[in-house]
Amino acid sequence: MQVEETPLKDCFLIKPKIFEDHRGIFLETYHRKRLAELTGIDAEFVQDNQSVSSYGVLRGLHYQKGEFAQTKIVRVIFGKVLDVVVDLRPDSPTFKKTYSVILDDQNLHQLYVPKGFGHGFLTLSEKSVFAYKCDDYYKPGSEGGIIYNDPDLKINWNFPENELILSEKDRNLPTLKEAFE
Ligand SMILES: Cc1cn([C@H]2C[C@H](O)[C@@H](COP(=O)(O)OP(=O)(O)O[C@H]3O[C@@H](C)C(=O)[C@@H](O)[C@H]3O)O2)c(=O)[nH]c1=O
Repeated sequence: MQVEETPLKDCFLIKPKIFEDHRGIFLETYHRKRLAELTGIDAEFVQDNQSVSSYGVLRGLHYQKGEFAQTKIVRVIFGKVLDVVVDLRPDSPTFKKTYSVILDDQNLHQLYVPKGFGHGFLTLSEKSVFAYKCDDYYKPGSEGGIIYNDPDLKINWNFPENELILSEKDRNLPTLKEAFE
């Protein structure tokens, strides 16, 4: 496993070691001790989630508020997504900065998303199977979000606007300014 820093503080790109032979591939998708050694951060994950999306589905940008904030390790089991995070920690040197990365079933990269980040992804393949670990439980009512096309964040989704598929909830998320001022 290799861990690379991203431009955002405390957010890491994880590149698992892939073993390939005539049967296919093998990889360890999570190794608590090694990850803690390489990142200096040791989260205790308590919930695993999986979602399936079709082409053009954009989920996000989501976070849980305050004491229910979640560290996540996100990855793609099948297909390809553009994964996007934004640092929403006002005291962070990278506050309001975003980072985008392709996660797919070929590179098998994972993103370590710290507490206090907003997270979203857009499915670029016909279908994606997305999986993630969380270090706190889902808490309905504590969900927060920022609209995907926030005028200050200016995330380049690089995708035709009229082909995006969003939930009603995500279409009505506030802007960064509305959420934080
Ligand atoms: C996230 C979540 C949802 N649910 C339920 C609530 C709802 O009825 C249904 C679908 O929920 P949502 O529309 O919020 O699902 P979704 O839009 O996929 O939400 C996820 O988006 C990505 C980007 C994240 O980063 C995640 O943390 C999570 O917020 O599943 C749970 O029971 N447990 C959970 O942990």
